Amino acid sequence: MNILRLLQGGPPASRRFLFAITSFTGLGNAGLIGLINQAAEQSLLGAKVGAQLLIVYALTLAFFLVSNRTSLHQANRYVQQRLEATRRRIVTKIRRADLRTLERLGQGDIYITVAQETDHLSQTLPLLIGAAQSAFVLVFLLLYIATLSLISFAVVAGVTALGLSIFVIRQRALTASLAAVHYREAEMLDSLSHFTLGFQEIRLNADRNDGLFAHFSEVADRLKDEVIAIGGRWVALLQFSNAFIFLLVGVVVFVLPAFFAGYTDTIYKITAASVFAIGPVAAITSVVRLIGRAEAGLGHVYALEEKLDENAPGAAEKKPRERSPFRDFQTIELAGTTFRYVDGAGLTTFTAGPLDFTLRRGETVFMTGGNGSGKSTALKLICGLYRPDGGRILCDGTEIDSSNRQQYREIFSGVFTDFHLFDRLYGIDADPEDVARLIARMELSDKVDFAKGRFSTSDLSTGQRKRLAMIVALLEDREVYLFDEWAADQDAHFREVFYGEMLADFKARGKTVVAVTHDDHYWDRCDRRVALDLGMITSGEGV
Ligand SMILES: Nc1ncnc2c1ncn2[C@@H]1O[C@H](COP(=O)(O)OP(=O)(O)OP(=O)(O)O)[C@@H](O)[C@H]1O
Repeated sequence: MNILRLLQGGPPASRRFLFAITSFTGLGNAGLIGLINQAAEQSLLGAKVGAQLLIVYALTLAFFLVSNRTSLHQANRYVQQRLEATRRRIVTKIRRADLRTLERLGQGDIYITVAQETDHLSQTLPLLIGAAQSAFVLVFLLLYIATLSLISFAVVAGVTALGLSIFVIRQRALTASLAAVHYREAEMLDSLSHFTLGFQEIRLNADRNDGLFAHFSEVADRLKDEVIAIGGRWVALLQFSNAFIFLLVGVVVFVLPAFFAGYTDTIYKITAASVFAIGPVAAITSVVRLIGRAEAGLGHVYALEEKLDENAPGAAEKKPRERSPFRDFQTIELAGTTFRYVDGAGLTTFTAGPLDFTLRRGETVFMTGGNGSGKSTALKLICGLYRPDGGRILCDGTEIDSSNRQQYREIFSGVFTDFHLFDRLYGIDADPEDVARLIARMELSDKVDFAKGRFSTSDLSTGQRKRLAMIVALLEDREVYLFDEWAADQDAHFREVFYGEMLADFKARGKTVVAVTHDDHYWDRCDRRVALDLGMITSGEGV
Protein backbone atom coordinates (compact mmCIF):
# COMPACT_ATOMS: atom_id res chain seq x y z
CA MET A 1 0.00 0.00 0.00
CA ASN A 2 1.46 3.33 -1.09
CA ILE A 3 0.23 5.26 1.96
CA LEU A 4 2.02 2.82 4.27
CA ARG A 5 5.17 3.10 2.13
CA LEU A 6 5.08 6.88 2.55
CA LEU A 7 4.46 6.70 6.29
CA GLN A 8 7.11 4.05 6.87
CA GLY A 9 9.89 6.28 5.63
CA GLY A 10 9.86 8.74 8.55
CA PRO A 11 11.96 8.72 11.73
CA PRO A 12 11.04 5.54 13.70
CA ALA A 13 10.61 7.49 16.96
CA SER A 14 7.99 9.85 15.43
CA ARG A 15 6.26 6.91 13.79
CA ARG A 16 6.09 4.96 17.04
CA PHE A 17 4.82 8.02 18.89
CA LEU A 18 2.09 8.56 16.27
CA PHE A 19 1.06 4.91 16.46
CA ALA A 20 0.97 4.98 20.27
CA ILE A 21 -0.94 8.23 20.60
CA THR A 22 -3.50 7.18 17.96
CA SER A 23 -4.06 3.85 19.71
CA PHE A 24 -4.47 5.73 23.02
CA THR A 25 -7.22 7.77 21.38
CA GLY A 26 -8.95 4.54 20.31
CA LEU A 27 -8.48 3.14 23.81
CA GLY A 28 -9.94 6.29 25.39
CA ASN A 29 -12.90 6.18 23.01
CA ALA A 30 -13.58 2.50 23.75
CA GLY A 31 -13.14 3.20 27.48
CA LEU A 32 -15.82 5.89 27.32
CA ILE A 33 -18.17 3.42 25.62
CA GLY A 34 -17.47 0.82 28.33
CA LEU A 35 -18.14 3.37 31.08
CA ILE A 36 -21.40 4.49 29.45
CA ASN A 37 -22.43 0.86 29.26
CA GLN A 38 -21.60 0.34 32.93
CA ALA A 39 -23.53 3.43 34.04
CA ALA A 40 -26.52 2.42 31.91
CA GLU A 41 -26.48 -1.07 33.42
CA GLN A 42 -26.46 0.36 36.96
CA SER A 43 -29.43 2.59 36.13
CA LEU A 44 -31.23 -0.38 34.61
CA LEU A 45 -30.72 -2.38 37.79
CA GLY A 46 -32.05 0.54 39.83
CA ALA A 47 -28.67 1.22 41.44
CA LYS A 48 -27.34 4.75 41.85
CA VAL A 49 -24.53 5.75 39.52
CA GLY A 50 -21.66 6.47 41.89
CA ALA A 51 -19.45 9.56 41.96
CA GLN A 52 -16.45 7.29 41.46
CA LEU A 53 -17.75 6.21 38.05
CA LEU A 54 -18.40 9.83 37.16
CA ILE A 55 -14.81 10.81 38.06
CA VAL A 56 -13.39 7.90 36.06
CA TYR A 57 -15.61 8.96 33.16
CA ALA A 58 -14.39 12.58 33.36
CA LEU A 59 -10.74 11.45 33.51
CA THR A 60 -11.21 9.08 30.57
CA LEU A 61 -12.86 11.87 28.60
CA ALA A 62 -9.92 14.19 29.35
CA PHE A 63 -7.47 11.44 28.34
CA PHE A 64 -9.41 10.87 25.12
CA LEU A 65 -9.53 14.58 24.24
CA VAL A 66 -5.84 15.18 24.91
CA SER A 67 -4.68 12.09 23.02
CA ASN A 68 -7.08 12.84 20.15
CA ARG A 69 -5.75 16.38 19.80
CA THR A 70 -2.11 15.27 20.07
CA SER A 71 -2.70 12.47 17.58
CA LEU A 72 -4.23 14.83 14.99
CA HIS A 73 -1.43 17.40 15.41
CA GLN A 74 1.28 14.77 15.26
CA ALA A 75 -0.29 13.13 12.19
CA ASN A 76 -0.42 16.44 10.37
CA ARG A 77 3.19 17.24 11.22
CA TYR A 78 4.39 13.75 10.32
CA VAL A 79 2.53 13.63 6.99
CA GLN A 80 3.73 17.09 5.93
CA GLN A 81 7.32 16.12 6.78
CA ARG A 82 7.03 12.91 4.77
CA LEU A 83 5.56 14.75 1.78
CA GLU A 84 8.20 17.45 1.96
CA ALA A 85 10.92 14.77 2.04
CA THR A 86 9.30 13.05 -0.96
CA ARG A 87 9.07 16.32 -2.91
CA ARG A 88 12.72 17.12 -2.16
CA ARG A 89 13.81 13.61 -3.09
CA ILE A 90 12.03 13.77 -6.44
CA VAL A 91 13.30 17.26 -7.26
CA THR A 92 16.83 16.10 -6.35
CA LYS A 93 16.40 13.19 -8.77
CA ILE A 94 15.06 15.55 -11.44
CA ARG A 95 17.98 17.95 -11.14
CA ARG A 96 20.42 15.05 -11.40
CA ALA A 97 18.57 13.26 -14.17
CA ASP A 98 19.72 12.77 -17.73
CA LEU A 99 18.40 15.21 -20.30
CA ARG A 100 16.95 12.28 -22.29
CA THR A 101 15.08 10.98 -19.23
CA LEU A 102 13.52 14.36 -18.69
CA GLU A 103 12.68 14.80 -22.37
CA ARG A 104 10.89 11.44 -22.32
CA LEU A 105 8.91 12.22 -19.16
CA GLY A 106 7.60 15.54 -20.39
CA GLN A 107 7.10 18.62 -18.25
CA GLY A 108 3.34 18.18 -17.80
CA ASP A 109 3.60 14.82 -16.07
CA ILE A 110 6.36 16.05 -13.76
CA TYR A 111 4.51 19.21 -12.85
CA ILE A 112 1.17 17.50 -12.22
CA THR A 113 2.80 14.79 -10.12
CA VAL A 114 5.20 16.84 -8.04
CA ALA A 115 3.08 19.95 -7.54
CA GLN A 116 -0.56 18.91 -7.89
CA GLU A 117 -0.50 15.41 -6.43
CA THR A 118 1.69 16.20 -3.44
CA ASP A 119 -0.40 19.29 -2.70
CA HIS A 120 -3.57 17.19 -2.82
CA LEU A 121 -1.96 14.57 -0.57
CA SER A 122 -0.89 17.18 1.96
CA GLN A 123 -4.54 18.10 2.41
CA THR A 124 -6.09 14.63 2.43
CA LEU A 125 -3.60 12.46 4.31
CA PRO A 126 -3.99 14.17 7.72
CA LEU A 127 -7.76 13.54 7.46
CA LEU A 128 -7.09 9.84 7.31
CA ILE A 129 -5.85 9.86 10.89
CA GLY A 130 -9.53 10.07 11.96
CA ALA A 131 -10.07 6.76 10.16
CA ALA A 132 -7.02 5.27 11.89
CA GLN A 133 -8.41 6.32 15.26
CA SER A 134 -11.73 4.71 14.37
CA ALA A 135 -9.92 1.51 13.42
CA PHE A 136 -8.36 1.45 16.90
CA VAL A 137 -11.79 2.07 18.46
CA LEU A 138 -13.11 -0.98 16.60
CA VAL A 139 -10.20 -3.10 17.83
CA PHE A 140 -10.79 -2.01 21.44
CA LEU A 141 -14.54 -2.54 21.11
CA LEU A 142 -13.85 -6.09 19.98
CA LEU A 143 -11.56 -6.61 22.97
CA TYR A 144 -14.26 -5.18 25.21
CA ILE A 145 -16.76 -7.68 23.76
CA ALA A 146 -14.20 -10.42 24.41
CA THR A 147 -14.19 -9.52 28.12
CA LEU A 148 -17.99 -9.88 28.15
CA SER A 149 -18.37 -13.13 26.18
CA LEU A 150 -15.72 -15.05 24.27
CA ILE A 151 -18.31 -16.71 22.03
CA SER A 152 -19.78 -13.35 21.04
CA PHE A 153 -16.26 -12.07 20.42
CA ALA A 154 -15.52 -15.01 18.11
CA VAL A 155 -18.73 -14.48 16.14
CA VAL A 156 -18.39 -10.70 15.92
CA ALA A 157 -14.67 -10.93 15.04
CA GLY A 158 -15.45 -13.55 12.36
CA VAL A 159 -18.22 -11.46 10.77
CA THR A 160 -16.01 -8.33 10.99
CA ALA A 161 -13.06 -10.10 9.32
CA LEU A 162 -15.34 -11.25 6.50
CA GLY A 163 -16.80 -7.78 6.10
CA LEU A 164 -13.32 -6.21 6.12
CA SER A 165 -12.03 -8.57 3.43
CA ILE A 166 -14.91 -7.73 1.10
CA PHE A 167 -14.42 -4.07 1.93
CA VAL A 168 -10.68 -4.15 1.09
CA ILE A 169 -11.28 -5.95 -2.22
CA ARG A 170 -13.87 -3.40 -3.26
CA GLN A 171 -11.73 -0.54 -2.05
CA ARG A 172 -8.83 -1.76 -4.22
CA ALA A 173 -11.08 -1.76 -7.28
CA LEU A 174 -12.04 1.81 -6.43
CA THR A 175 -8.37 2.82 -6.16
CA ALA A 176 -7.63 1.27 -9.57
CA SER A 177 -10.49 3.24 -11.13
CA LEU A 178 -9.20 6.42 -9.52
CA ALA A 179 -5.78 5.79 -11.05
CA ALA A 180 -7.45 5.54 -14.48
CA VAL A 181 -9.15 8.88 -13.84
CA HIS A 182 -5.72 10.50 -13.36
CA TYR A 183 -4.90 9.74 -17.01
CA ARG A 184 -8.31 10.95 -18.19
CA GLU A 185 -7.73 14.19 -16.25
CA ALA A 186 -4.30 14.60 -17.86
CA GLU A 187 -5.91 14.02 -21.28
CA MET A 188 -8.54 16.63 -20.52
CA LEU A 189 -5.92 19.17 -19.33
CA ASP A 190 -3.89 18.49 -22.45
CA SER A 191 -6.91 19.12 -24.65
CA LEU A 192 -7.77 22.24 -22.66
CA SER A 193 -4.26 23.65 -23.14
CA HIS A 194 -4.80 23.77 -26.92
CA PHE A 195 -7.44 26.46 -26.41
CA THR A 196 -4.97 28.80 -24.75
CA LEU A 197 -1.71 27.83 -26.48
CA GLY A 198 -3.36 27.70 -29.90
CA PHE A 199 -5.72 30.61 -29.32
CA GLN A 200 -4.52 32.64 -32.30
CA GLU A 201 -4.89 29.68 -34.66
CA ILE A 202 -8.42 28.76 -33.53
CA ARG A 203 -9.61 32.39 -33.73
CA LEU A 204 -8.42 32.52 -37.32
CA ASN A 205 -10.18 29.29 -38.27
CA ALA A 206 -13.71 28.56 -37.00
CA ASP A 207 -13.67 24.97 -38.31
CA ARG A 208 -10.49 24.21 -36.39
CA ASN A 209 -12.04 25.90 -33.35
CA ASP A 210 -15.14 23.66 -33.65
CA GLY A 211 -13.05 20.55 -34.30
CA LEU A 212 -10.95 21.20 -31.21
CA PHE A 213 -14.08 21.82 -29.15
CA ALA A 214 -15.65 18.57 -30.40
CA HIS A 215 -12.49 16.71 -29.36
CA PHE A 216 -12.45 18.43 -25.98
CA SER A 217 -16.14 17.54 -25.41
CA GLU A 218 -15.40 13.91 -26.24
CA VAL A 219 -12.50 13.80 -23.76
CA ALA A 220 -14.49 15.63 -21.07
CA ASP A 221 -17.40 13.22 -21.65
CA ARG A 222 -15.16 10.19 -21.15
CA LEU A 223 -13.83 11.73 -17.94
CA LYS A 224 -17.38 12.40 -16.72
CA ASP A 225 -18.39 8.76 -17.45
CA GLU A 226 -15.40 7.44 -15.51
CA VAL A 227 -16.09 9.72 -12.55
CA ILE A 228 -19.78 8.71 -12.51
CA ALA A 229 -18.76 5.04 -12.60
CA ILE A 230 -16.44 5.66 -9.63
CA GLY A 231 -19.27 7.42 -7.80
CA GLY A 232 -21.39 4.27 -8.34
CA ARG A 233 -18.66 2.06 -6.88
CA TRP A 234 -18.27 4.37 -3.93
CA VAL A 235 -22.03 4.37 -3.21
CA ALA A 236 -22.01 0.56 -3.38
CA LEU A 237 -19.13 0.47 -0.89
CA LEU A 238 -20.90 2.88 1.43
CA GLN A 239 -24.08 0.84 1.28
CA PHE A 240 -22.14 -2.32 1.95
CA SER A 241 -20.64 -0.78 5.11
CA ASN A 242 -24.05 0.34 6.37
CA ALA A 243 -25.60 -3.05 5.64
CA PHE A 244 -22.65 -4.76 7.28
CA ILE A 245 -22.93 -2.96 10.60
CA PHE A 246 -26.67 -3.66 10.86
CA LEU A 247 -26.02 -7.27 9.92
CA LEU A 248 -23.52 -7.44 12.76
CA VAL A 249 -25.93 -5.93 15.29
CA GLY A 250 -28.67 -8.26 13.96
CA VAL A 251 -26.47 -11.31 14.57
CA VAL A 252 -25.69 -10.11 18.11
CA VAL A 253 -29.28 -9.33 19.04
CA PHE A 254 -31.30 -11.98 17.20
CA VAL A 255 -29.06 -14.93 16.37
CA LEU A 256 -26.69 -15.34 19.32
CA PRO A 257 -29.36 -15.52 22.08
CA ALA A 258 -30.98 -18.44 20.26
CA PHE A 259 -27.78 -20.46 20.47
CA PHE A 260 -26.11 -19.63 23.74
CA ALA A 261 -27.62 -19.98 27.19
CA GLY A 262 -26.69 -17.30 29.70
CA TYR A 263 -26.00 -14.90 26.88
CA THR A 264 -29.02 -12.78 27.80
CA ASP A 265 -27.12 -11.32 30.81
CA THR A 266 -24.59 -9.64 28.59
CA ILE A 267 -26.68 -9.10 25.47
CA TYR A 268 -27.45 -5.54 26.48
CA LYS A 269 -23.79 -4.53 26.79
CA ILE A 270 -22.72 -6.33 23.62
CA THR A 271 -25.57 -4.75 21.69
CA ALA A 272 -24.58 -1.31 22.96
CA ALA A 273 -20.92 -1.95 22.03
CA SER A 274 -21.99 -3.08 18.53
CA VAL A 275 -24.18 -0.01 18.12
CA PHE A 276 -21.26 2.19 19.17
CA ALA A 277 -19.25 0.60 16.35
CA ILE A 278 -21.57 2.25 13.81
CA GLY A 279 -19.79 5.61 14.26
CA PRO A 280 -16.23 4.33 13.67
CA VAL A 281 -17.33 2.19 10.73
CA ALA A 282 -19.08 5.22 9.17
CA ALA A 283 -15.95 7.33 9.84
CA ILE A 284 -13.77 4.79 8.02
CA THR A 285 -16.09 4.38 5.04
CA SER A 286 -16.51 8.13 4.64
CA VAL A 287 -12.79 8.50 3.89
CA VAL A 288 -12.57 5.53 1.55
CA ARG A 289 -12.72 7.80 -1.43
CA LEU A 290 -9.93 9.93 0.01
CA ILE A 291 -7.86 6.82 0.71
CA GLY A 292 -8.38 5.68 -2.88
CA ARG A 293 -7.43 9.09 -4.25
CA ALA A 294 -4.36 9.30 -1.98
CA GLU A 295 -3.31 5.77 -2.96
CA ALA A 296 -3.63 6.59 -6.66
CA GLY A 297 -1.84 9.95 -6.22
CA LEU A 298 1.06 8.38 -4.36
CA GLY A 299 1.16 5.66 -7.03
CA HIS A 300 1.88 8.36 -9.64
CA VAL A 301 4.51 9.96 -7.41
CA TYR A 302 6.33 6.62 -6.97
CA ALA A 303 5.95 5.75 -10.67
CA LEU A 304 7.60 9.05 -11.61
CA GLU A 305 10.39 8.32 -9.14
CA GLU A 306 10.96 4.87 -10.65
CA LYS A 307 11.21 6.35 -14.14
CA LEU A 308 13.77 8.86 -12.85
CA ASP A 309 15.71 6.03 -11.17
CA GLU A 310 15.75 3.85 -14.30
CA ASN A 311 18.23 6.06 -16.12
CA ALA A 312 19.83 7.78 -13.17
CA PRO A 313 23.48 8.65 -13.74
CA GLY A 314 25.95 6.73 -11.60
CA ALA A 315 26.51 7.77 -8.00
CA ALA A 316 29.83 9.31 -9.00
CA GLU A 317 28.04 11.90 -11.13
CA LYS A 318 26.15 13.13 -8.09
CA LYS A 319 29.30 14.49 -6.44
CA PRO A 320 29.18 18.16 -5.45
CA ARG A 321 30.84 20.44 -7.92
CA GLU A 322 34.40 21.57 -7.55
CA ARG A 323 36.30 23.90 -9.84
CA SER A 324 36.35 21.96 -13.09
CA PRO A 325 39.76 20.40 -13.84
CA PHE A 326 38.89 20.77 -17.54
CA ARG A 327 38.93 24.58 -17.53
CA ASP A 328 42.43 24.68 -19.02
CA PHE A 329 41.60 22.20 -21.76
CA GLN A 330 43.32 22.35 -25.15
CA THR A 331 41.25 19.86 -27.15
CA ILE A 332 37.88 18.17 -27.00
CA GLU A 333 37.59 15.10 -29.17
CA LEU A 334 34.58 13.11 -30.33
CA ALA A 335 35.93 9.70 -31.36
CA GLY A 336 33.41 7.53 -33.19
CA THR A 337 30.70 9.00 -30.96
CA THR A 338 27.15 7.83 -31.63
CA PHE A 339 23.82 8.72 -30.13
CA ARG A 340 20.30 7.41 -30.79
CA TYR A 341 16.85 8.78 -30.08
CA VAL A 342 14.65 5.86 -29.04
CA ASP A 343 10.86 6.13 -28.87
CA GLY A 344 8.51 4.66 -26.25
CA ALA A 345 8.36 1.34 -28.15
CA GLY A 346 12.16 1.06 -28.10
CA LEU A 347 12.55 1.87 -31.81
CA THR A 348 15.42 4.09 -32.93
CA THR A 349 14.01 7.20 -34.57
CA PHE A 350 17.28 9.00 -35.34
CA THR A 351 20.96 8.13 -35.12
CA ALA A 352 23.71 10.71 -34.87
CA GLY A 353 27.23 9.65 -35.78
CA PRO A 354 29.62 8.01 -35.65
CA LEU A 355 31.03 11.50 -35.21
CA ASP A 356 34.79 12.14 -35.40
CA PHE A 357 35.58 15.71 -34.57
CA THR A 358 38.18 17.69 -32.65
CA LEU A 359 37.50 21.08 -31.11
CA ARG A 360 40.57 23.13 -30.25
CA ARG A 361 40.76 25.79 -27.58
CA GLY A 362 40.05 29.29 -28.83
CA GLU A 363 38.65 28.43 -32.24
CA THR A 364 35.31 29.48 -33.69
CA VAL A 365 33.48 26.69 -35.46
CA PHE A 366 30.25 27.00 -37.43
CA MET A 367 27.99 23.97 -37.67
CA THR A 368 25.72 23.88 -40.70
CA GLY A 369 23.25 21.51 -42.31
CA GLY A 370 19.58 21.13 -43.25
CA ASN A 371 16.66 20.85 -40.83
CA GLY A 372 16.83 17.67 -38.82
CA SER A 373 20.43 16.93 -39.84
CA GLY A 374 21.43 16.56 -36.17
CA LYS A 375 23.14 19.88 -35.37
CA SER A 376 21.36 20.47 -32.05
CA THR A 377 21.88 16.84 -31.10
CA ALA A 378 25.62 17.18 -31.84
CA LEU A 379 25.83 20.28 -29.59
CA LYS A 380 24.18 18.39 -26.72
CA LEU A 381 26.61 15.52 -27.21
CA ILE A 382 29.66 17.80 -27.29
CA CYS A 383 28.78 19.42 -23.96
CA GLY A 384 27.88 16.16 -22.19
CA LEU A 385 24.14 16.80 -21.89
CA TYR A 386 23.56 13.58 -23.84
CA ARG A 387 25.51 10.47 -22.92
CA PRO A 388 26.97 8.79 -26.04
CA ASP A 389 25.58 5.35 -26.91
CA GLY A 390 28.86 4.45 -28.58
CA GLY A 391 32.36 5.85 -29.10
CA ARG A 392 34.05 8.26 -26.74
CA ILE A 393 34.38 11.90 -25.82
CA LEU A 394 37.86 12.90 -24.69
CA CYS A 395 39.04 16.12 -23.13
CA ASP A 396 42.82 16.43 -23.43
CA GLY A 397 42.87 12.64 -23.76
CA THR A 398 40.79 12.01 -20.61
CA GLU A 399 37.68 10.03 -21.39
CA ILE A 400 34.46 11.63 -20.20
CA ASP A 401 32.41 9.17 -18.20
CA SER A 402 29.99 9.29 -15.28
CA SER A 403 32.80 10.06 -12.82
CA ASN A 404 33.78 13.36 -14.48
CA ARG A 405 30.86 14.26 -16.76
CA GLN A 406 29.47 16.96 -14.46
CA GLN A 407 32.91 18.59 -14.11
CA TYR A 408 33.22 18.45 -17.89
CA ARG A 409 29.81 20.13 -18.37
CA GLU A 410 30.98 23.00 -16.18
CA ILE A 411 33.23 24.39 -18.95
CA PHE A 412 30.25 25.02 -21.25
CA SER A 413 27.65 27.70 -21.55
CA GLY A 414 25.51 28.94 -24.39
CA VAL A 415 22.05 29.50 -25.73
CA PHE A 416 20.15 26.53 -27.13
CA THR A 417 17.05 26.81 -29.31
CA ASP A 418 14.90 25.70 -26.36
CA PHE A 419 16.71 27.95 -23.86
CA HIS A 420 15.10 29.02 -20.61
CA LEU A 421 15.32 32.41 -18.92
CA PHE A 422 15.49 32.04 -15.15
CA ASP A 423 13.87 34.65 -12.93
CA ARG A 424 17.18 35.40 -11.21
CA LEU A 425 20.91 34.78 -11.59
CA TYR A 426 20.99 31.48 -9.70
CA GLY A 427 24.55 30.50 -8.79
CA ILE A 428 26.16 33.53 -10.45
CA ASP A 429 27.63 36.22 -8.24
CA ALA A 430 27.60 39.07 -10.74
CA ASP A 431 28.69 42.66 -10.23
CA PRO A 432 25.59 44.81 -10.99
CA GLU A 433 27.80 47.21 -12.97
CA ASP A 434 28.93 44.38 -15.27
CA VAL A 435 25.32 43.35 -15.73
CA ALA A 436 24.27 46.92 -16.55
CA ARG A 437 27.12 47.18 -19.06
CA LEU A 438 26.03 43.96 -20.78
CA ILE A 439 22.37 45.07 -20.81
CA ALA A 440 23.48 48.26 -22.58
CA ARG A 441 25.69 46.27 -24.96
CA MET A 442 22.70 44.09 -25.89
CA GLU A 443 20.63 47.28 -26.37
CA LEU A 444 18.08 46.22 -23.77
CA SER A 445 18.42 49.18 -21.35
CA ASP A 446 14.87 50.37 -21.98
CA LYS A 447 13.45 46.85 -21.52
CA VAL A 448 15.44 45.14 -18.80
CA ASP A 449 16.41 46.17 -15.26
CA PHE A 450 18.68 44.30 -12.90
CA ALA A 451 18.40 44.63 -9.12
CA LYS A 452 19.00 42.27 -6.17
CA GLY A 453 20.09 39.42 -8.41
CA ARG A 454 16.88 39.60 -10.48
CA PHE A 455 16.05 40.78 -13.94
CA SER A 456 12.80 42.64 -14.29
CA THR A 457 11.61 42.75 -17.84
CA SER A 458 8.71 44.10 -19.75
CA ASP A 459 7.40 41.92 -22.59
CA LEU A 460 10.36 40.87 -24.69
CA SER A 461 10.39 39.68 -28.28
CA THR A 462 12.02 36.32 -29.06
CA GLY A 463 15.17 38.06 -30.31
CA GLN A 464 15.32 40.22 -27.16
CA ARG A 465 14.86 37.17 -24.92
CA LYS A 466 17.79 35.55 -26.70
CA ARG A 467 19.88 38.65 -26.06
CA LEU A 468 19.03 38.41 -22.36
CA ALA A 469 20.02 34.72 -22.43
CA MET A 470 23.31 35.82 -24.01
CA ILE A 471 23.89 38.23 -21.11
CA VAL A 472 23.47 35.37 -18.63
CA ALA A 473 25.79 33.13 -20.67
CA LEU A 474 28.44 35.86 -20.74
CA LEU A 475 28.15 36.35 -16.97
CA GLU A 476 28.81 32.63 -16.50
CA ASP A 477 32.24 33.17 -18.08
CA ARG A 478 32.79 29.63 -19.31
CA GLU A 479 35.48 28.27 -21.63
CA VAL A 480 33.29 26.99 -24.45
CA TYR A 481 30.19 28.71 -25.84
CA LEU A 482 27.54 26.85 -27.79
CA PHE A 483 24.98 28.82 -29.79
CA ASP A 484 22.13 27.13 -31.59
CA GLU A 485 20.88 29.53 -34.28
CA TRP A 486 21.22 32.42 -31.85
CA ALA A 487 21.18 35.01 -34.63
CA ALA A 488 18.12 33.54 -36.37
CA ASP A 489 15.69 35.76 -34.43
CA GLN A 490 17.83 38.91 -34.51
CA ASP A 491 17.33 41.85 -36.86
CA ALA A 492 19.93 42.68 -39.51
CA HIS A 493 21.68 45.11 -37.17
CA PHE A 494 22.06 42.63 -34.33
CA ARG A 495 23.07 39.84 -36.67
CA GLU A 496 25.92 42.09 -37.72
CA VAL A 497 26.75 42.74 -34.04
CA PHE A 498 26.84 38.98 -33.37
CA TYR A 499 28.88 37.87 -36.40
CA GLY A 500 30.94 41.06 -36.65
CA GLU A 501 31.70 42.05 -33.05
CA MET A 502 30.70 39.41 -30.53
CA LEU A 503 32.42 36.45 -32.18
CA ALA A 504 35.58 38.54 -32.46
CA ASP A 505 35.28 39.42 -28.75
CA PHE A 506 34.96 35.76 -27.82
CA LYS A 507 38.05 35.00 -29.85
CA ALA A 508 40.00 37.87 -28.30
CA ARG A 509 39.14 36.53 -24.84
CA GLY A 510 40.37 33.04 -25.83
CA LYS A 511 36.90 31.52 -25.74
CA THR A 512 35.96 28.57 -27.90
CA VAL A 513 32.70 28.90 -29.85
CA VAL A 514 30.58 26.37 -31.70
CA ALA A 515 27.65 28.09 -33.42
CA VAL A 516 24.91 26.42 -35.42
CA THR A 517 24.00 28.74 -38.25
CA HIS A 518 22.03 28.98 -41.47
CA ASP A 519 23.37 32.49 -42.25
CA ASP A 520 25.51 31.52 -45.27
CA HIS A 521 26.65 35.07 -46.01
CA TYR A 522 28.45 35.13 -42.65
CA TRP A 523 30.18 31.80 -43.10
CA ASP A 524 33.53 33.54 -43.54
CA ARG A 525 33.40 34.69 -39.89
CA CYS A 526 34.57 31.35 -38.49
CA ASP A 527 37.85 29.45 -38.35
CA ARG A 528 36.19 26.43 -39.92
CA ARG A 529 32.82 25.07 -40.81
CA VAL A 530 31.46 21.59 -40.15
CA ALA A 531 28.48 20.41 -42.21
CA LEU A 532 26.10 17.71 -41.06
CA ASP A 533 23.62 15.55 -42.94
CA LEU A 534 21.53 12.68 -41.54
CA GLY A 535 23.46 12.84 -38.28
CA MET A 536 26.87 12.47 -39.97
CA ILE A 537 29.61 15.01 -40.59
CA THR A 538 29.71 15.32 -44.37
CA SER A 539 32.37 18.00 -44.72
CA GLY A 540 34.54 20.08 -42.52
CA GLU A 541 37.78 21.88 -42.89
CA GLY A 542 40.37 20.61 -40.48
CA VAL A 543 37.94 18.23 -38.78
N1 LIG B 1 14.18 15.26 -27.99
C1 LIG B 1 14.09 14.52 -29.09
N2 LIG B 1 13.50 13.31 -29.04
C2 LIG B 1 13.41 12.54 -30.13
N3 LIG B 1 13.89 12.89 -31.34
C3 LIG B 1 14.48 14.09 -31.45
C4 LIG B 1 14.62 14.96 -30.34
N4 LIG B 1 15.26 16.07 -30.75
C5 LIG B 1 15.51 15.90 -32.05
N5 LIG B 1 15.05 14.72 -32.50
C6 LIG B 1 15.15 14.17 -33.84
O1 LIG B 1 16.52 14.08 -34.18
C7 LIG B 1 16.76 14.53 -35.50
C8 LIG B 1 17.82 15.62 -35.46
O2 LIG B 1 17.28 16.73 -34.77
P1 LIG B 1 18.15 18.01 -34.44
O3 LIG B 1 17.29 18.93 -33.67
O4 LIG B 1 19.43 17.59 -33.84
O5 LIG B 1 18.44 18.59 -35.89
P2 LIG B 1 18.91 20.04 -36.34
O6 LIG B 1 19.92 19.82 -37.40
O7 LIG B 1 19.33 20.83 -35.16
O8 LIG B 1 17.56 20.61 -36.97
P3 LIG B 1 17.05 22.14 -37.14
O9 LIG B 1 17.95 22.85 -38.08
O10 LIG B 1 15.67 21.98 -37.69
O11 LIG B 1 17.07 22.73 -35.76
C9 LIG B 1 15.42 14.98 -36.06
O12 LIG B 1 14.93 13.95 -36.87
C10 LIG B 1 14.54 15.13 -34.85
O13 LIG B 1 13.23 14.74 -35.15
